[in-house]
Amino acid sequence: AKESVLNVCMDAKHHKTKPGPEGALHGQCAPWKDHACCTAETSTGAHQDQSYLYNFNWNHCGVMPEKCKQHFIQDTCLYECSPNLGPWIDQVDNSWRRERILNVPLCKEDCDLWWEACKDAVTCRENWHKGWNWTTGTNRCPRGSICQPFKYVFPRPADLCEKIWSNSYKYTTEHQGGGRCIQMWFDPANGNPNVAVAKYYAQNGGDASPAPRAVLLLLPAALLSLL
Ligand SMILES: Nc1nc(=O)c2nc(CNc3ccc(C(=O)N[C@@H](CCC(=O)O)C(=O)O)cc3)cnc2[nH]1
Repeated sequence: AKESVLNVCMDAKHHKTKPGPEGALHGQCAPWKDHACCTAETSTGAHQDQSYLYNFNWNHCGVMPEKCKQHFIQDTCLYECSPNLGPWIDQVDNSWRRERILNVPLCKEDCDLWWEACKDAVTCRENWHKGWNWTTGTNRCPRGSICQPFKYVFPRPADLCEKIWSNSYKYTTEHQGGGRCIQMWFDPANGNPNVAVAKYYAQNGGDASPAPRAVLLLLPAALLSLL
């Protein structure tokens, strides 16, 4: 198993260099307090509108409904605090981070509930990482874009979860508790379920589908056997 991808923090804007206990983490980030990549300060920022984290404005097309915002807060907590995303860390040369997460297999429930809570919220962009007007110091809709309900911008839950953060997540049909998908939401009373998920993918490859491995390893062997 690739032990090196277990218990790590990505090299990004606010992450600690390695995971460790935090006496307390704020609100929805509390489940990660025993072993976290975020500081208490970052966890507080995760709950604020236009926080110092990214100066990101959730309310760029009018006020985001509270029930929807809760899912964005939970996404921020997972992104900033989780020490179990190592199998999906990828090098990048963004101005603001050296590493990102790519294709994290998100549990079906986490994505479906996020979409359901946000389907009537409004936005002007499909990819929230890029293309904003930052001239005022916070993101505003670029000229020529239009504000539309999420359900038109992201017709299916997979569109939301995959596209909004440039494929940080991969939509899956795997269920919470099955050990094959990462949970944004979990009850820490039963431990962090993502520990076992990271272990599984560290062994079996960060890609959820076996197809690329089969092509790389089995197909050349099959062709050689023909000679
Ligand atoms: N799951 C998840 N994955 C993420 O990658 C993630 N990233 C953020 C960070 N969000 C953002 C959003 C916009 C910009 C930004 O400055 N965008 C500029 C381009 C900057 C650049 O690439 O140089 C823009 O054009 O709008 C930075 C960070 C928050 N939650 C996340 N959640």
